[in-house]
Amino acid sequence: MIQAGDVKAIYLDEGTANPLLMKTLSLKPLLFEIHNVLNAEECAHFINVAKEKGLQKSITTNKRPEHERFVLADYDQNQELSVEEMRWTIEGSMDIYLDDEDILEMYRKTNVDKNEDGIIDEVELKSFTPKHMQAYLSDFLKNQPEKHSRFSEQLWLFPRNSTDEVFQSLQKRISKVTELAPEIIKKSDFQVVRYDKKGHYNAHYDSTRKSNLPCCVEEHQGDCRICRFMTALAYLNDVEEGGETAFPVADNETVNVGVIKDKQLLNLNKYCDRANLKIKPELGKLVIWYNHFLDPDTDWLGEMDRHSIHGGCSVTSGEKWIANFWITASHDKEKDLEQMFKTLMKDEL
Ligand SMILES: O=C(O)CCC(=O)C(=O)O
Ligand SMILES: [Fe+2]
Repeated sequence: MIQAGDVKAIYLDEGTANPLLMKTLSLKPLLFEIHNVLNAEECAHFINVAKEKGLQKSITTNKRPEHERFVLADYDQNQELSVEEMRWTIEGSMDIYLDDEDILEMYRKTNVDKNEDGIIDEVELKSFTPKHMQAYLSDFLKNQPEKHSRFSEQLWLFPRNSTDEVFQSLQKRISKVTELAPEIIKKSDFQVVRYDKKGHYNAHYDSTRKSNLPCCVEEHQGDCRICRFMTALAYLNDVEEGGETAFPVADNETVNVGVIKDKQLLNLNKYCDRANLKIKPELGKLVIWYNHFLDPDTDWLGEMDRHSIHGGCSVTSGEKWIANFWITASHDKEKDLEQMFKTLMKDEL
């Protein structure tokens, strides 16, 4: 039976004296860390290629149409908004994570809470306009961009169309440590991400739950679902302080959405210390985890593991560079295998 703390030796090449050591960090989700998968030169190569090509501000997607985006979270339906409900309203509608102090300051500056009791009551709600608040928050974000759920820059790299030896060699290593065929690994791209001071990424899922959407892809595309069976994340530098990868509910018995909300566990800009598991970024280290279970019937992509929720804590000093590598699969094993077979034939020609 596998346990947290277990260590397995992986020999990349036959006859090498120094194996990689793969340590199990949690079972829910199933998660491993391996030091020294990349050396300093290889990490610098990734960073230099990314710098040369140029990174762009990371964005998070909100699929709701503009006019439906602002929804008051009056969960107890008492026709007024508590500070907590206002926090949920702003998180859900605008992807901005405020603490209670920020909200009270917003009330003072916009004068929406006229009687200053911290509650937006029925009368105050009548004169409340989302547009007004949105304008205030856009301005607020200019000075505090870290209040967004994600604050970083990124760039996609496409090893499929490249002869870059470092990329190819990392693909080989990922294939070796995951014990997945190179044809599966080769389908994926790399995403390089840079976080500056205060940079972070609030807790999220890398994949999505089973739905009726007709297709499964690695990155947002039309009406497809994102299906990332596994995540492999490589740290490309040592971070002076902060920037851990956090799994707020790792190895909890169950995943309770109410608790996540109440304890503000998604907000890794502020409450990283509340996470059950934090992984220190260290140059060359790779962490890999399963975002999905295996389907017991097909032995292929199964339901998503809700324990896999994770994110990047705030960098408090220095900068942080990572490379994400998502291993994708769909629920249709036959189709996936057929496609992989085609890739294999093309490569051999
Ligand atoms: O920066 C990290 O440690 C986590 C990044 C992450 O979860 C992502 O890019 O999807
Ligand atoms: Fe992620």
